[in-house]
Amino acid sequence: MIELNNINKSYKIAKRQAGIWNATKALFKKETVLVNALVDVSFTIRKGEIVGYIGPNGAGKSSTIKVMSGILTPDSGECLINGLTPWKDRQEHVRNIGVVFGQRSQLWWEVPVIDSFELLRDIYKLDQRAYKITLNDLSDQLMLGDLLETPVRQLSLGQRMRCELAASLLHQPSILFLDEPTIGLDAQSKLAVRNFIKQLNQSSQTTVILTTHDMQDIEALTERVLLIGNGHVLLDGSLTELKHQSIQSQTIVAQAQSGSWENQKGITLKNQIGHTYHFDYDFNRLSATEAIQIIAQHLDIYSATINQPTTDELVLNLYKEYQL
Ligand SMILES: Nc1ncnc2c1ncn2[C@@H]1O[C@H](COP(=O)(O)OP(=O)(O)OP(=O)(O)O)[C@@H](O)[C@H]1O
Repeated sequence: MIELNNINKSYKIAKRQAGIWNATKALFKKETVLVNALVDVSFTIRKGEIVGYIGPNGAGKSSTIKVMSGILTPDSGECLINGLTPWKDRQEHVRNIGVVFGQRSQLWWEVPVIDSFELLRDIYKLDQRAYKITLNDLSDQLMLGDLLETPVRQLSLGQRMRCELAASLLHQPSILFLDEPTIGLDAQSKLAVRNFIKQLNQSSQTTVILTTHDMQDIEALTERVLLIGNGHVLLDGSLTELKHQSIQSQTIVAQAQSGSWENQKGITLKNQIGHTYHFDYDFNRLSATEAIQIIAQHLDIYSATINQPTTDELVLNLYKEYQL
């Protein structure tokens, strides 16, 4: 169980202006500005959930992950993860969590992957037999094979990410924090990472908190999404709930031979070019089938398609709505 209550974190950063005179002035008098990275961030995540943590650049996602993993101490607020406060009970807490930062490696660059794994085994003081079993399982699932003997710097990004996932799970944590785990990966590697995360969650009930800008990750993996912007948690719900929040209508494109149309309750004709009609319908009032049935009562339609907004479009709408 993860519980955050009114977590606040601000960073003081030096304000620098261009020019030699300003640089000289800054030597004597430093001007600083306060960036409020997290403002009263509160949420609860139950065991076994996969939660997508989304928001635009600079929203506060990584800062939240750092607080939850114990790397960052907040200015105020409470965070309890499996009964422990991450930044106070660090040693005990790190046994319960695995962390993967897509943009940073936890593996030693110059040595074979297996050497980093053995170092982690020592750090976590893992029993040799249990370690071997977990390593074999992870190696099978992530198809590590020869990669284990390869120096990290020789791995492709996709190969390295599979090794990073294995490294974060050697001590069998009950919670996994993933910060942009698919960044820069090709389609096949993204799919492999997503499938692995899904299977892990299903087989071990591992709680997963996933930050990403890739909405396909969100669609593939998460039932619940938290939206953060300017340090505030703005929304907490399923993708469907986000959809209802971000758009009120959907488009139906119909081809019709003949007929006449007057706007009906919940359906508006946006435009007509020849035999092609674009309708907006209010999906809070009508289902797509009902809307098409009503259109068919007035027009002699021979085809109809529903234009579904992509998750990217939904999220962009939300960012616009919250002026992020
Ligand atoms: N070490 C730091 N020092 C100063 N400011 C920081 C530091 N880390 C983060 N910030 C600022 O805090 C805010 C939140 O940053 P954070 O990295 O948590 O956002 P994010 O949502 O993870 O962004 P991105 O999607 O770009 O990774 C930003 O304004 C950022 O500039």
